[in-house]
Amino acid sequence: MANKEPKVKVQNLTKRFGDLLVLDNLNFEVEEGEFLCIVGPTGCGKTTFLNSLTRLYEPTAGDILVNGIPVDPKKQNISYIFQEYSSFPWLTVEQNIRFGLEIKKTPKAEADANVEEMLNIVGLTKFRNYYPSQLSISMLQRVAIARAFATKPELLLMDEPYGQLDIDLRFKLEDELIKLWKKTGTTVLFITHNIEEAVYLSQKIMVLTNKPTSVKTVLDNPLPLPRDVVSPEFVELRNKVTDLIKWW
Ligand SMILES: Nc1ncnc2c1ncn2[C@@H]1O[C@H](COP(=O)(O)OP(=O)(O)OP(=O)(O)O)[C@@H](O)[C@H]1O
Repeated sequence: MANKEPKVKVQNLTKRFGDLLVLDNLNFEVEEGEFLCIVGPTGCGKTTFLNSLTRLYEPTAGDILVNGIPVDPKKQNISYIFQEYSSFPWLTVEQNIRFGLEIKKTPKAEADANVEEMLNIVGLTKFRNYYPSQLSISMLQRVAIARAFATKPELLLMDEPYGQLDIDLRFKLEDELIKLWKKTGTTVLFITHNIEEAVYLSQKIMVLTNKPTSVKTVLDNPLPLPRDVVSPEFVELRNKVTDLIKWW
């Protein structure tokens, strides 16, 4: 019997901007349900990679396959959360979470159930009728994550979503993200500069080289959840990733 297709397969992906070679023949696979963190030096092309995945950029060469076919966010159920997470200010919390379900024309009963489930998981049921201007940053982030998971995406792309948050809040939101990931089984690609965050969240960590960027290595992260950031095993893995980035 043939092996199951990987969820995401990146084949010989190359991206140039004029003479500037940014992505240099990237090759890797992500299994269904995996949580992959992508780390690398500043400016190495992490965002260029995500923009290629969303088809904002056409690759200069190579392919990105999702479920074995060239990625197409118009046809495949892919959600995104970026640092500048945005809610629609004219919609309530509930309407924001429902938005993607309406775009996808999800049947009402299913949409209602998904919205309730998400409101509950992120603890915003009581705030369902509030508008974004009435919410704290933490609540806004929760709306963004609830909206991203509400459509039950097959792939969730996150680009430094917690980059500008205080450490306390970051840990709280990371715990919620893990809860949602475990519950839904969504495949997550999470880009971060923060090595501690990558070790805290991931099942695998992909380390990119400096530009022109290729895959330096992919490390397994077998530490049991929830993780303790001061345990010797955690610190050891964090130091290992730091060294890999330091000596690119
Ligand atoms: N549209 C574009 N046109 C020209 N050059 C671009 C374009 N987008 C990105 N680049 C260049 O590609 C390189 C990688 O940029 P990118 O933003 O992907 O890196 P990054 O790893 O996400 O950066 P950071 O670490 O700052 O988040 C940079 O040198 C950037 O100037």
